[in-house]
Amino acid sequence: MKGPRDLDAPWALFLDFDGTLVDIAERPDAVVVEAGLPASLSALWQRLDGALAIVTGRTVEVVTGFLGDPGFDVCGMHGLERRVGGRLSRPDGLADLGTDVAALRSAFADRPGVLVEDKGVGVALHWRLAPEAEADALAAMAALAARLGEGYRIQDGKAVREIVPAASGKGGAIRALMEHPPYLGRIPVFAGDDRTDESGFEAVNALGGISIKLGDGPTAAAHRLPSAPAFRAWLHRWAEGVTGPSDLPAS
Ligand SMILES: O=P(O)(O)OC[C@H]1O[C@H](O[C@H]2O[C@H](CO)[C@@H](O)[C@H](O)[C@H]2O)[C@H](O)[C@@H](O)[C@@H]1O
Repeated sequence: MKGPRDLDAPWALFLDFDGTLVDIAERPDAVVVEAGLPASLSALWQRLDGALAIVTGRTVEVVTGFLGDPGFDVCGMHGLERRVGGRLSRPDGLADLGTDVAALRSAFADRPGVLVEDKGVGVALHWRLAPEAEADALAAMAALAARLGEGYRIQDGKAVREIVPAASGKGGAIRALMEHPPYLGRIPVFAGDDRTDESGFEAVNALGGISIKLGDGPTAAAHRLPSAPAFRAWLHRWAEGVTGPSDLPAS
């Protein structure tokens, strides 16, 4: 009988993007997709009979642009928008935050290291290139979240604070995908590096799956690998059929 520890168990694979499939870069537009990654993802997509999805804080459009528009599923905006089976869906009635994006750009115009990432119905404020601006960035985003009200939530990450619709969440996206083929009946595996991935780890743990934290820090994940490159090396070996989730070290 097959179980979670079998190499050939019927896995479903969920993957974070930043800090997992690509290394963290100084700017969101500067990440590099390493040679061989799209081919390995395609091989795994086929090996898993289509049960592979990227679950990311980026928009679906941005991630598919980086990866060369792969056929596999992508959940963007921390699970808010979902391209499943080639069809994109997102909740109706969400306001575009363009006015707030413009106000943030104006407020930080004299601090060029602070980057405002326009995500349409959400916004991210980055201070990786201006660490001295962290307190002001946190305060500006807290004020904006308070003004926008209960339809939104704050998502903190690595040198970034985001405001996203409250309906977002990686755990919810993974649970929703797991209710339908080709994911239904499979054992979920989710790898990520960041605070936004914790709800995904919790969802996968509750579903009897395998959660993988990359790097340091407290986590709900049951397994850990030291870095994004270490994870991708393992992913390439899984694509070649020489390892799998049964070989992962405990957290
Ligand atoms: O869920 P993820 O795929 O991990 O996306 C989370 C956020 O990642 C991006 O920001 C982070 O990566 C940037 C590029 O390496 C880095 O410059 C930044 O400091 C990090 O916070 C992305 O820009 C956000 O939109 C994602 O939500």
